[in-house]
Amino acid sequence: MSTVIKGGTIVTHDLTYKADVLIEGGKIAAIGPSLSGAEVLDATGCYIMPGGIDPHTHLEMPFMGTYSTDNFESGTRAALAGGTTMVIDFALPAPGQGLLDALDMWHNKSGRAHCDYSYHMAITWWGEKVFDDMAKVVDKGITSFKHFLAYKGALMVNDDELYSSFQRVHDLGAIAMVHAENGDVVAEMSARLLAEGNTGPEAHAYSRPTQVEGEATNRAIMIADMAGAPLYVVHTSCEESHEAIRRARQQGKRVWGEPLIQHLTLDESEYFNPDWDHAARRVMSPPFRNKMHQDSLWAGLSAGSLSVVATDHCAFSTEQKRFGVGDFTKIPNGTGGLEDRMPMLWTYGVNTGRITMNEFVATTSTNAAKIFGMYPRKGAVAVGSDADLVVWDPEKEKVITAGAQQSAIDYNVFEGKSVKGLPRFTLSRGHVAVHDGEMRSQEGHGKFVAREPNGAVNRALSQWKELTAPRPVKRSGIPASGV
Ligand SMILES: NC(=O)NCCC(=O)O
Ligand SMILES: [Zn+2]
Ligand SMILES: [Zn+2]
Repeated sequence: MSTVIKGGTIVTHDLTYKADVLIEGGKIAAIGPSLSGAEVLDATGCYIMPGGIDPHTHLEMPFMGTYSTDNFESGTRAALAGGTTMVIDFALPAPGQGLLDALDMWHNKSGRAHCDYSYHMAITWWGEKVFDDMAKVVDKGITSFKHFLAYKGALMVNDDELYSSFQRVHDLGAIAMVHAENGDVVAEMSARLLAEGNTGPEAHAYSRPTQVEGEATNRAIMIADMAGAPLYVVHTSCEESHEAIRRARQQGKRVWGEPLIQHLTLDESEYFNPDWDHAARRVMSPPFRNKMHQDSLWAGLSAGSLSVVATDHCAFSTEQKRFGVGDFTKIPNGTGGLEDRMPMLWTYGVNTGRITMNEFVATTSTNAAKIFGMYPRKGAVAVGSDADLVVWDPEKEKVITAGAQQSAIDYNVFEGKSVKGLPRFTLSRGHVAVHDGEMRSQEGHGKFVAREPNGAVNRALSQWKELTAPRPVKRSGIPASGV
C-alpha cells in the first residue's frame, strides 16, 4: 500500500521546501508537488523531517547489579512516541566473553523492537580473541567500538588496551567511541567522599568533577590520533571536554562530540534536592553540570564543534535507584530521555533560536547517520531512503509527565517541563507508528541495520596516516661503527 504525506514543508539538514512525500514498500518513492497515494497523511502546518536517530541507548543493559528497566520493547516504543525512528544500542561483552557471543545476546533481546536498531560493540577487555572478533563483527555490520575510561573494576579499559583497540579500529575502517571520565580518579574521590560521610546522591556529582572528563577526553583524542582512528566522544557534558574536542577539530583531527539532551536542559541543582529519590533518579555519568557548561554545549551545537544530541537512555526504576541508599556508589547510573529528546531540543533549541530547524535535523538524525555509516538509507528525506519520517507539528504542546509516558519506569527526569513541538505522525519504514498522539507501533516491526565500514572519513584518515607514516631515511653512505 502507498502512503502520501501532503501539504507539509520538508526540512532536512540543509534544505527547507514545500513538497509532498510518497511512500511505497517502506521507502520514499517520490518527492514533489501534488502526489497521490492510497493513504493520505495531512501535514498542513507541519515539517516533514527524517525520523530521529538516537545513537546512544542502553536497553535492558546489565549494569551495577541489575538491568536497566526499559528494554527494546518499551524503549523503542518510547522512541517512536517522541519522533525517534532508530536507536543504536551497546552490546557489552562480559569479562572474557567473545564479541560474537555478546552480539547474539543482544540480538536475542532486540526482537521485540518497534523501530529499527543497530549496535555498537563495547571493548570491555583485551586479548587475541577480541582482536580477532573485531573483524568478524565488522563483517556483520557493527562498525563502531565503544571504550569506557570510567567504571574501574567493571567496564573500564586501560591506556595500553585503548591504544591497541584504537589501532585495530583504524585497520578495520571502523569508528572508535569513548566514555571519557578518568576512572582511577573517580574511584579515589568516591572512596574519600564515602569515608568523610558523603553518602548521598550529591556525592556522585562531587566524585566526577569536570576535570576528570576533560582529562580523559583529551587523552582519548591524543591516543586516537596516534592510532589513526576517528573518535566519537559520548555524553560530552562540560566545557573542558568540549574544549578538547573543539581544539582537536580545529587541528583537523577526526573527532565528534555528543551532548545529551539531559545535560543541555537539566543542571546540577537537581542533586541538591532534599528528596533523596529525586536526586538519585538523576544520577548518571557524567553528572549534570552548571549553566556555564550548558551554554558551552549549546554554543557547540550551533558552531558545529558538537555534532549529535543523544540520550544515553538507561532507565532505572526508583526501586533500583534505592540500591544506593547509604552509599552513592551503588546507585545505578543512568537516566531516561528517548521520548523527550526531540520535543525538548525543539523547545529549548529551535523555539529559543539557539539552533535552526536544519541544525535540529542534523544533530538529531543526519549527522549520526553519516558518522555511523548508514546515510542516506537513514537520516535523509530522499528518494530511495527508508521512510523513517516524523511529521512535526510546531504548535502541538504538552507537559511532560511520567503518567503519560511510554517508558516503563515510574518517573521522568523532565517531569513538569512544557514542550511545544511534537510529532503529529511518526513513520517507521512507512508504517505509521504514531498517529496524532495515538500509538499504532508494532512490537517486532524493528529490523537490525547493518552498517558500512570504511567511510569517507576513514579513507581520508588512512590516506593521511600512510602519507605521514615514519619511514627510514635513505642514506648514501653510513659511517663505520665506532666499536
Ligand atoms: N551514563 C550513565 O550513567 N549510564 C549508562 C552507562 C554509560 O553510558 O556510562
Ligand atoms: Zn557512558
Ligand atoms: Zn551510555
